[in-house]
Amino acid sequence: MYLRLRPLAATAATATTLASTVFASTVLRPFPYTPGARLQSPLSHTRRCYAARTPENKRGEIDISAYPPERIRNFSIIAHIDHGKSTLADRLLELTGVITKSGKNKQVLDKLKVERERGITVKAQSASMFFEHDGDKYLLNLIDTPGHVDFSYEVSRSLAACQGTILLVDAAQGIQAQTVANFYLAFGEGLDVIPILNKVDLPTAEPERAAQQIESTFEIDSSNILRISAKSGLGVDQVLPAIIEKTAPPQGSADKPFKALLFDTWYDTYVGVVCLMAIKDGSIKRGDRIVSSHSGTKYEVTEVGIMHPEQTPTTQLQVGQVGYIVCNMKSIAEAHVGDTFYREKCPVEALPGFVPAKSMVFAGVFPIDAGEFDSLNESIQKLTLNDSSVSVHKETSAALGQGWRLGFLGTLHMDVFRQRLEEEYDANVLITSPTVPYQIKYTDGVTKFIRTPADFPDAATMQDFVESTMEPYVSATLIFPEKYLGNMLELCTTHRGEIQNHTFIDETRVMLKCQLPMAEIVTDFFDKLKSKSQGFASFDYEESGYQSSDLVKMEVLLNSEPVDALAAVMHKNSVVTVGRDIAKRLKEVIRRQLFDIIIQTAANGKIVARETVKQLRKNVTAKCYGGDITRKMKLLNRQKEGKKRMKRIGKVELPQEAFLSIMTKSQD
Ligand SMILES: Nc1nc2c(ncn2[C@@H]2O[C@H](COP(=O)(O)OP(=O)(O)OP(=O)(O)O)[C@@H](O)[C@H]2O)c(=O)[nH]1
Repeated sequence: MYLRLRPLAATAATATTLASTVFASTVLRPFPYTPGARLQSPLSHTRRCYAARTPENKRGEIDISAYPPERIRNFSIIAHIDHGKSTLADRLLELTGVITKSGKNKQVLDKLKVERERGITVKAQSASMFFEHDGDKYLLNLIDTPGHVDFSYEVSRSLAACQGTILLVDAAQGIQAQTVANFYLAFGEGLDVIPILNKVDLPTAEPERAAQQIESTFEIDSSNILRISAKSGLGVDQVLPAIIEKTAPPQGSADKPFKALLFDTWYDTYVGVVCLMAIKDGSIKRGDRIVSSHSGTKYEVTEVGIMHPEQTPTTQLQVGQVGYIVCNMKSIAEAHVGDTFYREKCPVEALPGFVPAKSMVFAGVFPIDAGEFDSLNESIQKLTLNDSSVSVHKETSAALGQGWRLGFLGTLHMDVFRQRLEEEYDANVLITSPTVPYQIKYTDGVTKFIRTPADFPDAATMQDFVESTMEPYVSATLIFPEKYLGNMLELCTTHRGEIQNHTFIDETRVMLKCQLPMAEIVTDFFDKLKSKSQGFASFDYEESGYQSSDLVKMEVLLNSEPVDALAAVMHKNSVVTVGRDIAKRLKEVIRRQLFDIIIQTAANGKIVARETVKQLRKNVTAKCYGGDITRKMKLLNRQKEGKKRMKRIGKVELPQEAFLSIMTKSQD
């Protein structure tokens, strides 16, 4: 039965009792009737998806007040990259009528152009669905999260708005490194984890084996694991009932003052800043005034709604629900992810918020045309609002002028950010080679973080004032078939890794743990991992602090002038190979000009390697038919002078590849 009487505000006690009833027995009871309670307007129940298709008022706002916490499930899907999260999200949205089954809807929640082009999820997205189970209507909020390690910050933020999660595992590939990392992330957040095996339609699928791996690795009973094909839809109808039955409803009370966690924001060209919030207590509607705990700034709410899958206004948002709020937030710097919002004059205790994302990789970003500095500044600000894990500092380079030093979570994150800047904001930028944050301990006890190689002390300073240099390390997990064990051990050791242990997750698959310098991952570690395991190894890591290391600065000189933007920091043992490599690669990418370009790499005050890009010859005497030798000499001398002048004042044109080629090692 669809319609029932319900009080507008269920008491906390009622909510808790119902919640435990739902959880314990999955038999849902009708809401207790409170005399005087308002009757909810009937909703169409001809289809399972109904509410959003029937606007309740003239403004087109729908009424979702019929969904107290016990009728809500906030869940996410976590998995290793490409295990089918976005495809499953599509099927669930189709099943609940949020999108049509036209076949045109592919990875609906991958909204960004970069996501569609690369086939990866970069940004967590949410979508609300209405679903009927055992005669009761539910509001289900799905938060699709990225799978790649660089975006795990997005995952952990999204998990803070959920109570349950689907751990999706490709039945053909089995558990991979990010399955393990994401499971522990969800487990640490105290979420109810529902393992599901996907891609059972594949001829190579081995669901029994994958189930065994789940049981042995996570100690989860594998006897009831759902087996589905998100592609064909097989078994997908069992997923939402499982979510309702096996995950807890959100906590909170409708009677308490409004309290909400801001867990995502983005910039909308028409309405400005849009805040995605999880409502922890109370309710909010258009016209209410709210306050940011972080800044104390007051805002008037101009619209509230749910993502269905686009922004769909609702009459209100209440406890347990996840939705968006537009509140005249003009400045993009105002939205602070992790902030707690409360109703004006009803302050509440702020929620713990999030530990800020730590940048693992830094790179300089400069406008190709210096005149575009201001517009690029604005674009970077807007994009960082949408991706708060990017840290921004202004930077000035002698070679490249005014720009920024941006901090990213990894190199894929950096590349995606650049692509979004170019595609969504039409920016024309040059990005310098990525570097990790180093630490320098000086003899006077001061410790300094080095985000740009240009700031790394030179050889003389190192000798006189530096006590030690340190670099960031990560705890890495690799999972691969046993036959690649030799290759993987070699890969880790050649990248200065310290092997910790290796265990078998089943008869043929190995999980290897090791400590690796972060700087080694920034290079072509992933490419080598893929080629040395023929694509069968997966990799994940988390930072594990700093370790002392013998570091030196490698300078690049073009015609004897050091180019600060090409400098790099590296381990002293790599100096010769990397120095030669950089010089060689720069020679390949620098165009020939009307003068010789001498490329030198130097470390500790010594030249390590030298290459020459030969000049383009211009025959200035070609037009001198016959004529006397003095005229020819005059022209040749003038050309020589010109060349000298160009050597002195002319700028060597460096292409983008020159900057990105610095950290890519070509040996081994
Ligand atoms: N055969 C088969 N292919 C599937 C199934 N589910 C997903 N795929 C395919 O697997 C690939 C990856 O699917 P996605 O849904 O993009 O995977 P994802 O986990 O969202 O990927 P990221 O967001 O990048 O982590 C796509 O080519 C899908 O068509 C399935 O059940 N069977």
